[in-house]
Amino acid sequence: MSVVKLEKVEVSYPQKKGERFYALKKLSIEVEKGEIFCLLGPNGSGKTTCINLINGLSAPTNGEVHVFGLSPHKDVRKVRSKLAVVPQETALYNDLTAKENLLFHAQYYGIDKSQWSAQISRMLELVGLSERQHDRVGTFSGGMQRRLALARALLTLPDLILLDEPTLGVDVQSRNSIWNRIKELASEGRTVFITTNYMEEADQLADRIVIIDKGEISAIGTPQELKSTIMAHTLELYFETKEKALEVLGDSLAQFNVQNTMVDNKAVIKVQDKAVALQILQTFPSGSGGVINFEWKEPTLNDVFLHYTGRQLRN
Ligand SMILES: Nc1ncnc2c1ncn2[C@@H]1O[C@H](COP(=O)(O)OP(=O)(O)OP(=O)(O)O)[C@@H](O)[C@H]1O
Repeated sequence: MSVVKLEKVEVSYPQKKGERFYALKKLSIEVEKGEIFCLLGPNGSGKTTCINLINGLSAPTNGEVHVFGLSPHKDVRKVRSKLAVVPQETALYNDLTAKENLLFHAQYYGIDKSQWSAQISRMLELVGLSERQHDRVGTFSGGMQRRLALARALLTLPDLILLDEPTLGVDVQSRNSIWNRIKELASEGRTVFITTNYMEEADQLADRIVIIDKGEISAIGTPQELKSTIMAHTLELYFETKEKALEVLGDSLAQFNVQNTMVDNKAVIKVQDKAVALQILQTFPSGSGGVINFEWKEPTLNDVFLHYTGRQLRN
C-alpha cells in the first residue's frame, strides 16, 4: 500500500462569470514508504494545495486522496496521528525558548509526560539546537527557526513528514543541515514529502521528483531519469583554431546524429549520453591539429524544467 495516493485529483475555485480556476488538474501520484518525494514547481503551481489535501486541511473538488489507505479529510484524527507538517510559516512562539516551544507542543499532542524530557533533548540534538534550547526563539535566525519547526514536527515520531519549502529563505549552512536531517529521517524508514522550487534541493534529496506546473504534472522520475530523457548533455571540444576545427569536424561528426555549434575555437556538441560522447572523442586525433582539450557537461534539473515546461523555474 502506498503511503500517499492521489488519483485524478482536481482542486478548483469559482471565478467570475461562472468560470473556475484550477489549482490542480487531474493530478495522480503515489508515494511509497521510506521515499523522499519532491514536488518541484514555481510559485503558484499548486504545491501547498497538495500538502493541504494530504494533511486533510482541504478536500479535492474531484478525485481521491488516500493517506495510509485512509481519507485524510474524513479520518482526520487517524491520519494526523501518523503525519507531521512543517508549513511555510513556522508559527513558533517567539517569546518562548526553543525548549518551551517543544514542551508546549508535546503537551498539546498528548505525548506521554514521562517521555517529554528525553524526546525533546533528542529532537533538539537532531536539528543541532541543543546549545540554544534556553534562548528565546525571537532571537533565532530564519534557518534556526525552520530547524526548530522540524524538531517540533518530529516530536510525535511521525511515519509521514510533509515539508512545505523546507529551506525557503534559509542560509547555506542551515540548508545543508536541514538536508542531512531529512536524509536521516528517510533512512529510518519514514516517508518524506517535500515541496520546493529549488532545483538543487530536489536534485540533492529526492528519490523521485514530480515536476508540476500550473497544477499539472509535466514530468515524473528519479533525478537521473529526468535528466537523461533530455538531450542536454554537452561535449565541448577545444581546437587550436576555428579553421582547424572546421577542417575535421564535418567528417568526424557525419556518422553521429548530433547538433554542433562553433563558438570561436570551441565546438559545442549536444549528445544523448556519455557513451556517444566517448565515441565522438575517439574519432579525433589528439594534440596538434586535433582536439587540445574537452569538457563534459551534465544537464541540470533546471534544463529539465525548461525542457518540459518551456519556462525557467524562476520566472
Ligand atoms: N482559496 C483560493 N481561492 C482561489 N485561488 C486559490 C485559493 N488557494 C489557492 N489558490 C490559487 O491556487 C494556485 C496554487 O496555489 P498554491 O498555494 O498551491 O501554490 P504553490 O505552488 O504552493 O505556490 P508557492 O510556491 O508560492 O507557495 C495559485 O494560483 C493560488 O493563487
